[in-house]
Amino acid sequence: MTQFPVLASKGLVDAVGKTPLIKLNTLSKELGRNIFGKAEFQNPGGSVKDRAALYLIEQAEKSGQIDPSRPATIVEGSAGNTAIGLAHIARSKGYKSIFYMPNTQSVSKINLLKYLGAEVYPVPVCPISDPMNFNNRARDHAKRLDNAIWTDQFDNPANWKSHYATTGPEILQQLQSAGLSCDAFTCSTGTGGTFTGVAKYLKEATNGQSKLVVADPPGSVIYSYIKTGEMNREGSSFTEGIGQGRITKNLRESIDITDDAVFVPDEESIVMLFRLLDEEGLFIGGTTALNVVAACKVAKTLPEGSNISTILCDSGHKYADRVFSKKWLREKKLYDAIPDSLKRYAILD
Ligand SMILES: Cc1ncc(COP(=O)(O)O)c(C=O)c1O
Ligand SMILES: N[C@@H](COC(=O)CCC(=O)O)C(=O)O
Repeated sequence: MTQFPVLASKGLVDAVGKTPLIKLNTLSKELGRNIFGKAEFQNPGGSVKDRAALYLIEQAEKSGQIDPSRPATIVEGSAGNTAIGLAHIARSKGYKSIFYMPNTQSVSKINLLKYLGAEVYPVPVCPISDPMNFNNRARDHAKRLDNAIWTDQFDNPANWKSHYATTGPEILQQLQSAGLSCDAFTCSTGTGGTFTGVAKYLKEATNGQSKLVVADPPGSVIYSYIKTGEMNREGSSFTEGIGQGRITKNLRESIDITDDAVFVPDEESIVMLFRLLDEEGLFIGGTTALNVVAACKVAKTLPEGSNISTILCDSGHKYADRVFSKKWLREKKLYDAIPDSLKRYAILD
């Protein structure tokens, strides 16, 4: 009989990670290459960012930046999921949490943070060079408090190290335990922590046999930077939590080992979002859909039978009001990209 361990020694933090690797059967059959997704939506906070959140907080404790024996506060700038991960872990450790977010993000992320007891400040979008940028405001807020830490997810190496220590090894072990090689890994980046940590681990553990490909949405400079060394960008994307206007310190760590980049237009991501629901029963968010499109593009560059892994970052719950709405899809000029057979999923007006 399968053994289900009791994860109670450290409480909620013990449940971060150790997620299944799911084979995406229909796509794998269609491509003649195996596409695998790491089911990060199964983390306690519901996303891949729980892993980084745990390391960011534990690094602050270990380095003495916060004193766990007194009331402490975690402060961060986030598109939402890092904040949600931090808020869960902060509560489990008895800490307060405060977050600054771009006000373009889905309302359900803001509400969830409030349910978790966090203080949330949605602020207008502006560049990182502006002191009013969400991340700069978080940094400045932490400075004004006693026993508080700005966890600095974009440039703090504890972020990529969480994925180097956990996500990367888990993917490789899961494939190897099924007798499979890890021929390629791809995912999109916000801070770059997930891509860098997994890529660095796979590069070392497979002696460079895994192809490492960064995926990018419209409105982000990463694709252009990898392809040309220039930071150009155009347009914007419906995906939330990815896309970048600069090379963060977390992404910088993997630039030299990155083999290639793929660009994924929103039209392809939205179709994949509904295909994964229809074909695999997976109810996932926009960045997961984008990652799977990228994995399919990488698969086509590899021999038949190759194994390509990516990240299923989070579920669709936080974005459902938007992506299942015909009005919203039309406003974003995405409705017509959806094949008629999948339009039935867009059930909201
Ligand atoms: C849904 C989603 N996908 C992808 C990412 C990108 O992860 P990373 O910051 O590790 O690059 C994030 C960031 O939180 C996210 O919220
Ligand atoms: N994924 C992280 C960071 O989010 C981003 O990098 C989004 C792009 C940006 O707004 O800078 C999170 O969810 O906090």
